[in-house]
Amino acid sequence: MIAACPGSGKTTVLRHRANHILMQSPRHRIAAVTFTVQAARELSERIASTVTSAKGRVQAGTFHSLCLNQLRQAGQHPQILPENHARQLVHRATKEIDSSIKVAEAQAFIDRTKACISPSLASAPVPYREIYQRYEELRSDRGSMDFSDLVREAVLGMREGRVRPLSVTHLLVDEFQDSDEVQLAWVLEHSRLGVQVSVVGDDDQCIFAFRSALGYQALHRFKEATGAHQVTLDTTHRCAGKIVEHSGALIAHNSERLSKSLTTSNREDGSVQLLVGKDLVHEAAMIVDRIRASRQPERTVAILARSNHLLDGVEAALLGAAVPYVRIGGQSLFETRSAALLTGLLRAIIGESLLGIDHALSEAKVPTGVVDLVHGHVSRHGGSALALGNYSGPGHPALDNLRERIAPLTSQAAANRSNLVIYGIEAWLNAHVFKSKPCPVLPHCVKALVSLSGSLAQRIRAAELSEKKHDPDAVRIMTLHASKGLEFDDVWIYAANQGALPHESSLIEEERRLFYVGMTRARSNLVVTCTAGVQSVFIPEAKLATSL
Ligand SMILES: Nc1ncnc2c1ncn2[C@@H]1O[C@H](COP(=O)(O)OP(=O)(O)OP(=O)(O)O)[C@@H](O)[C@H]1O
Repeated sequence: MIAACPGSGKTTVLRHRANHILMQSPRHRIAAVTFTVQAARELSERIASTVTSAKGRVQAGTFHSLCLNQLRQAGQHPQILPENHARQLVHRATKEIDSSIKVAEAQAFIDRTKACISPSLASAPVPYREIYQRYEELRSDRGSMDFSDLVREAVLGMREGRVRPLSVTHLLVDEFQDSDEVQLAWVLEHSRLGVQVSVVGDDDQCIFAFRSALGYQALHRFKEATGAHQVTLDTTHRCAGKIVEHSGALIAHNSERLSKSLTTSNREDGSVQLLVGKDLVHEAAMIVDRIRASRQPERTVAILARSNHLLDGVEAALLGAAVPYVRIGGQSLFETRSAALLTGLLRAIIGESLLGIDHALSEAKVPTGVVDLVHGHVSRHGGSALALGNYSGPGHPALDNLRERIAPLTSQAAANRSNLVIYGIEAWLNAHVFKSKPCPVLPHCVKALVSLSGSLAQRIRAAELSEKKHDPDAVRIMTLHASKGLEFDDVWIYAANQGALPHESSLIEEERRLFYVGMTRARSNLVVTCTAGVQSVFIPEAKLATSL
């Protein structure tokens, strides 16, 4: 069992171990388990490139793909329920049993239940139990298995002698801390049946407890059950001294973890700073100003936050300051529905396209027949948004209000008073589309467009082309979850504010690990920002206040 720290080169170690095993004997055959198809492909390619005799002796895959092979070899040919189809069945079961329950909550309950070898429903609230049972009924009516069933079926089959283990001498498991009960049982069955098992993991980087990942318990229980020899990789090849010191101080507050004392091979001291802003907008502006002032080519920079919603504010600030960026793993501001409504109406006002009017009226629940009449009227009268002003067909409050606004907005646009036009459209969208449910993204889109310079047409184009996906020097922005496995020279952690980080609906130890994962993405410099008065409890724990 290899217990490792961030940046200790876990995957490299796994690859070397695989090479070593293959070189030891031509009889040796390996299966390597990873959590994504991409990671499996990379690992098997790397092994094949270094050991010429590896061909045909290595299979790499996810738990699900390897279990499916096992079941097929045992003569079972399960029909797999694709994930999106499984989600539809959960949706249907929830609506049939109790439509007041959120589908996401029902899905989480089903996932948690299915992460156990013998799911027990005895203590579950009645509607959840019934939703689970209805989902199982719908699934088995279709003669299909979902992904969790595959692994459980392979485990039960091995226990009962119906299914043989993978036909390998060695099993290697990467990211072992992310295993759930069923996956742990599958690994232990292989060990019981004589396969040599090596697992690699970092309990401090387990950030998927909400998906039933066992974290420390996976490593601990594996060691207890197999008597595995533990090797600790306690040298990071990534983080500079100060980052090791402060992240170590933070994670020491978790009680359930393997003890490791970290050292670094990075000779830099590095730097760790805390910046306190007046509010979230000020925090984002501080980050962007400092990044802009200190940009150096070929230095990688990332801004991390607890949620995608927080990143919207960061993106608006980067966009407004014309700092190139790429948003990883989430929807960019100007790819959202709110942005499409805003820019669609702006385009109609500056005469680029009238489609935005149809879209906005439909979203404001104007009947389709009326939208068609408006479209016909505007097209017949010169194809200009101004023609909306003298439309006299059947009305609707949202349409009437847009008609009244259209002439003043068009003349403001003609006089280059772009910000007034943007605010005017925002007001109409808030009053007639978003109404009682304010849209959290719209203010960020408005802020970004207002901070850009140039004509309305230029600003819209700049915003829509804002992401510089192919620019290696662009600032990477992403959630803390999405940053796992990555590394950057400079890392900024935005909005380390109580309530957001730790998130109020999550477990404190899991949130601490998440903050730890974020801190340890940095090679040289780490800056944490927070808002005065609502600082995260993790700031004093990581001794950040005293590091200024
Ligand atoms: N033996 C080594 N000597 C020097 N540098 C190394 C060594 N092994 C890995 N590295 C470098 O250290 C950095 C961290 O490696 P890697 O990302 O593989 O670590 P990791 O254990 O997977 O980290 P994490 O768990 O944080 O994702 C990389 O830049 C890698 O090139």
